[in-house]
Amino acid sequence: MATMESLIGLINKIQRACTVLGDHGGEGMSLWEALPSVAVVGGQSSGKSSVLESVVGRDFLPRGSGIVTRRPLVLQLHKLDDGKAEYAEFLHAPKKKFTDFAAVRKEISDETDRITGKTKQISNVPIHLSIYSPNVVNLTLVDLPGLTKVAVEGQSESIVEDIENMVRSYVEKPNCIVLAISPANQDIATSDAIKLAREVDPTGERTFGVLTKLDLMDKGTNALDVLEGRAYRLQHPWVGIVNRSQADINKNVDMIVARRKEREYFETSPEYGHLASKMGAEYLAKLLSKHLETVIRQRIPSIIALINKTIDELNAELDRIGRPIAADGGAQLYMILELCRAFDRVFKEHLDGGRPGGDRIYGVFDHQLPAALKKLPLDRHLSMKNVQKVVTEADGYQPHLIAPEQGYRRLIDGSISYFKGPAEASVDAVHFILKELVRKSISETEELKRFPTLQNDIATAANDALERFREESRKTVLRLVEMESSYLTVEFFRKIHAEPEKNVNQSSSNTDYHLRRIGSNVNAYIGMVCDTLKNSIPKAVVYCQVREAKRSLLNHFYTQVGRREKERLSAMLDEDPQLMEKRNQIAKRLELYKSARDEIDSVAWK
Ligand SMILES: Nc1nc2c(ncn2[C@@H]2O[C@H](COP(=O)(O)OP(=O)(O)OP(=O)(O)O)[C@@H](O)[C@H]2O)c(=O)[nH]1
Repeated sequence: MATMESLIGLINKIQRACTVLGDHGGEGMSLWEALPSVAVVGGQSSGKSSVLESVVGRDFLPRGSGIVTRRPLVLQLHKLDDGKAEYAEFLHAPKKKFTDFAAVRKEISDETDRITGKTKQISNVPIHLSIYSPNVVNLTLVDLPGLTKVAVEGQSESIVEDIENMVRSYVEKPNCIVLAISPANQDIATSDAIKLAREVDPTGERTFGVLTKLDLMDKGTNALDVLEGRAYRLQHPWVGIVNRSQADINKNVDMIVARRKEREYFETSPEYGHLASKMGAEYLAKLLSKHLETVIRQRIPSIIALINKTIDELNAELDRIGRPIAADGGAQLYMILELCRAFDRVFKEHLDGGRPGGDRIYGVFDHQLPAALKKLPLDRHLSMKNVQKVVTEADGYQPHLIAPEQGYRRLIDGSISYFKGPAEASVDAVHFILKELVRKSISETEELKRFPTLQNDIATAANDALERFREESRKTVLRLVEMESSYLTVEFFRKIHAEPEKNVNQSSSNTDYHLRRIGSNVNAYIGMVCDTLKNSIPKAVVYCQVREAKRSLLNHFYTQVGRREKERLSAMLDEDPQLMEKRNQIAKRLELYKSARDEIDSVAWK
């Protein structure tokens, strides 16, 4: 079983962690809200500070007329073993131990001014104070500015509402235990504390009614109606308190003495004697601790759940922005290669389908190439006039006798050379598609997002490789074209020779007929070559560029990287400084939450 001290001590730790993380219990479900705390609420001069000091057993709160508490004071009480010296510590000055409580009071007031200035303004940023003492029980208390009914000189009209809203923002949280302070010398029906408590906690299950100034009631009257729960019913018993009077304070009456006097007051009181064991500041402190223990016990599962949820969220966030980079050269090399492979996977998905873009390569073969082939100026090249010119020039001084062998060859060579253009254009078109897919793949590779330098390196390496593939592909397709002119398909001409002539207008003159026939034969042969190239150019392009891109886009890069010095590897994994800062922040939070969880676990299972 966990002891009450360790439980509340643990909660104190977590609450302090929350403030370190900038979690003041603002918007949304924060860890702060999951933890119980005690807020002291009451009208101005109701005796709020006095009750708080009584519970703590020390004088340390700033005093003065008008609005003194202008920022929430989160007060954590830590019980020390008897005989140990007590001291106080502020979260904003963690290394400074205060043993003089007058200095604590001054620090609270200076720290208030630090945020609000020496005005009468209020701020909802809490001051965090821890008090370590043998004379306290473990407890976290929040002292809030006193509720007021009118703005005084130097305050804005909205101050009444501002204070009420701030106080409400604390007490409306379901985990806040409300210490509602009302003075006994005022009608309970007019109590600001009870009014607000009733509003935020209608069933009264988390409100503790505290009645101060019992000693100041008119002679002949008593507060039994309130203390015995008849005037205003709460689920917890009312606690009556007798604090030090202003005269006591002026005479510097010691706290311990004040407690003793309070005890004597109840023990000897004719009206309250029967309630003596359930009255006074000390009893109030014990009552609160006991209640907190119950509440915390109930809360442990949901606190652990909330911490786990936050840890999951922080882990997911870290995964999203990427884990820290290892300092070791081997690990860095491994990481670079992993990142390259991630890019390579995306790139292949683009080519093989799954991601768009690869289909555009087929578009080049299916559409662009045939269209370009169709547009070749073969008609002009094989016009009667040009056929005559080429054939005559090829014949030289001796006209051909049977068939113009040289003329045919030159006409065919000339025609075939036109195919170089579309062949090279296909190579270039596929090259640009591949380049675009590299660019796209880099930007789509989630893992690479945080490494702008490596993105650049991969882009350069991939584009260099694509450039080499293009050159290889260009050579290959030109070779295909040249192969067509280097050896002609002889069967084609033998067949033509055997076939009866058709398609040629035989009515024209003999010479015209002869030239047209040459033209149409060459045209038919080129048509056959065209069909062959239409099929073989795509094969060459895919073989040299697409297949290579899939197989070895980054191979060259891998060899280069493998030889690199550690310094250069680190440089390749350069990140955006803002991102690195963000990661550090998340990692820090994660550590805090994890240690909070470990501590809760260790206490919960003790
Ligand atoms: N006789 C007597 N005086 C009390 C008691 N409680 C408070 N006082 C006096 O009432 C005055 C106001 O008490 P505080 O404790 O400062 O009240 P507060 O609610 O903190 O007031 P603000 O800080 O101004 O909001 C002081 O002079 C106290 O000495 C009490 O139980 N009996």
